[in-house]
Amino acid sequence: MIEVQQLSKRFGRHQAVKDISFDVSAGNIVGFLGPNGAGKTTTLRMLTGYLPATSGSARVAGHDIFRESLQARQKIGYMPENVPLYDEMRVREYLRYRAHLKGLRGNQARSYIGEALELCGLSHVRRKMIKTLSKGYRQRVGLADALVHKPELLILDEPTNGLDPNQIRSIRNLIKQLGENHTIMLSTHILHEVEMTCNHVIIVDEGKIKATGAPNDLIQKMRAAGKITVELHADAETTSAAIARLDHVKKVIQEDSPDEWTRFSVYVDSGTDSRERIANLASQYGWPIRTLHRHQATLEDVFVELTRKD
Ligand SMILES: Nc1ncnc2c1ncn2[C@@H]1O[C@H](COP(=O)(O)OP(=O)(O)OP(=O)(O)O)[C@@H](O)[C@H]1O
Repeated sequence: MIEVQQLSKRFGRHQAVKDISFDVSAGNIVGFLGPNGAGKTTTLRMLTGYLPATSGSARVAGHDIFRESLQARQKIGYMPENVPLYDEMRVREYLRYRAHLKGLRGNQARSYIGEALELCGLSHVRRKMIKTLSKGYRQRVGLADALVHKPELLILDEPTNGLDPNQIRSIRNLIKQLGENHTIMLSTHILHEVEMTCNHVIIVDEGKIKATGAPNDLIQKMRAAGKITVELHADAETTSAAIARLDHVKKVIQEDSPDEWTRFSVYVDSGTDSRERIANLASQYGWPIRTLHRHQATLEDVFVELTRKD
């Protein structure tokens, strides 16, 4: 659905997007995740034809976004970061105006607008002035605008930005529902958003792609996946040396303990689990053990690992 090759964007001397390439296949909900200033908006604006690229190419639904811009844009529904709504218009009136700009007319326009209102849960506010709507509902109007012409691909820039937790939940549910019939690419700097909504993630930082994959696969690959916390009632030096000799153990670090128990963080090879060996060792030497906990890495660990500056 989206094929991006060596896309770059330079603003004067600042290169906001550096030679990025990625593919998005139809039917996916893809999270474009990165810290502020990573180049997310710039990339999405290039993909939607609003911003020319400095170099590289991008195709959407088989159309070159720069050379066949009109055809490509018909396949795309774009919700920018700050949806520019007309406050003095009523919801349905605004969608009628937007549908008209997108070339829809007559009965087709009426039925598409009705469907968009229904899909986005806006039917009961269709006669309300946009200025009277809550931020969550304004966001729904933005979504209805993006999808009114029935595009195959929805590109949503920070769709839950500025919403309260209830509104966030309801927009996320709506996005998931839309994902049943659309390919969706959304940008966010909120990890939880990706974990909740997306089946694929592209992590960007400083204009470059740092990792791509299913959120769970990225987590599996993490170094932090192999951390075990152990609490024993025994001499720290002896136990630490014995644990360090076990297979797959990379490092044993003694941590502060609130009482007389000894606490370690045990770093093991990624994809291995040394809990059973540690338990056997403790029972062999008769060390009392009260904690043996394996930490699951989160997408946050992946993100921090990939984007930290030290
Ligand atoms: N029109 C512009 N002129 C000059 N520099 C720009 C322009 N647009 C963006 N930039 C710069 O390009 C970089 C990437 O910006 P971009 O808005 O794409 O980041 P982002 O990942 O969307 O961040 P955010 O989450 O803050 O929206 C930033 O350093 C920004 O200051």
